[in-house]
Amino acid sequence: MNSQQHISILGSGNIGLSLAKGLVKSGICKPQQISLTRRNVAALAEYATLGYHVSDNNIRAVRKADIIVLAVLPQQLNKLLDEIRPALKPEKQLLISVISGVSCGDIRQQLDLNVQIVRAMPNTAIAIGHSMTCIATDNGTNKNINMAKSLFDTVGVTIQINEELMTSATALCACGIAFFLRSIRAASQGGTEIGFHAHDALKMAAQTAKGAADLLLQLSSHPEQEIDKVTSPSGCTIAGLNEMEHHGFSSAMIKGIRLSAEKAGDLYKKDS
Ligand SMILES: NC(=O)C1=CN([C@@H]2O[C@H](COP(=O)(O)OP(=O)(O)OC[C@H]3O[C@@H](n4cnc5c(N)ncnc54)[C@H](O)[C@@H]3O)[C@@H](O)[C@H]2O)C=CC1
Ligand SMILES: O=C(O)[C@@H]1CCC=N1
Repeated sequence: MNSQQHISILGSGNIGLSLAKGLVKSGICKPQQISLTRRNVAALAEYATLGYHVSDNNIRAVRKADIIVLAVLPQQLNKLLDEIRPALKPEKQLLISVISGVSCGDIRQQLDLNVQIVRAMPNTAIAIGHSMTCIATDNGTNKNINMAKSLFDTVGVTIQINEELMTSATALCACGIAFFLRSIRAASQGGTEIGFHAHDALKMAAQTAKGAADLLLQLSSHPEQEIDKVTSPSGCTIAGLNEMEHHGFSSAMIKGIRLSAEKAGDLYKKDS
């Protein structure tokens, strides 16, 4: 982004606000270059004091934007698109949608405008700059894809995927945060049962999970390779692992991810 460009985030809730904070923290733009809209504008008061433009006026935010981020819930989207349609300048603006289950084609069809759209699927670790964000488009130019990528690179790791895989990315990465959190919570409950205070057990489980993830990311190794290093012959790790597998641990995760992906493809009701 250059210092003259403006980005408007329509629907500044969890994801929209985290993105705004990440962009400013990374130095890619100043708060004065960002407009935040929300129906309950009072909830954005703190952002106004930091220099962001805050309002409940989507039309005004769209008029001054080079980049528009759509960050409302799927069921809130059509109303928003109908509202902003007259203010859009398709040849000059890039639309980025973080909305689950809504394709670029769905958005263009509802708008009835040939606007450039890039989809981005971040997760809530965006709040601390550790999102896994998947980017896809069906008509965005390389310039616009790179622009979207550079925005989300400020709040984590970004990869470009085919648009058909966006619902799968939603399940694996966006919903995935909850799946891993639940695993850590379960481990901490096990830890409490075997003698640790709950707060210690949670910290120990979370740091252990972080170590496991970093082993894969930093060493580019495979989970089973790292598991083999832990499982001593006739030892306690393999006993615990096998017991978990007898109860369907891997299967439960795989089935949950499959169902989430199915549901993600079903979130948007075109007539809503
Ligand atoms: N929460 C998550 O982990 C992820 C969410 N997403 C997607 O991002 C989108 C936003 O999710 P969240 O931030 O979690 O939801 P949220 O509910 O926290 O934020 C949505 C915001 O949009 C506002 N809004 C609704 N209609 C509006 C309108 N017409 N004009 C202005 N503001 C309006 C709401 O007041 C709310 O503050 C959803 O479509 C979701 O599918 C994508 C990846 C991860
Ligand atoms: O649960 C949901 O529908 C949203 C989309 C991805 C994460 N949260």
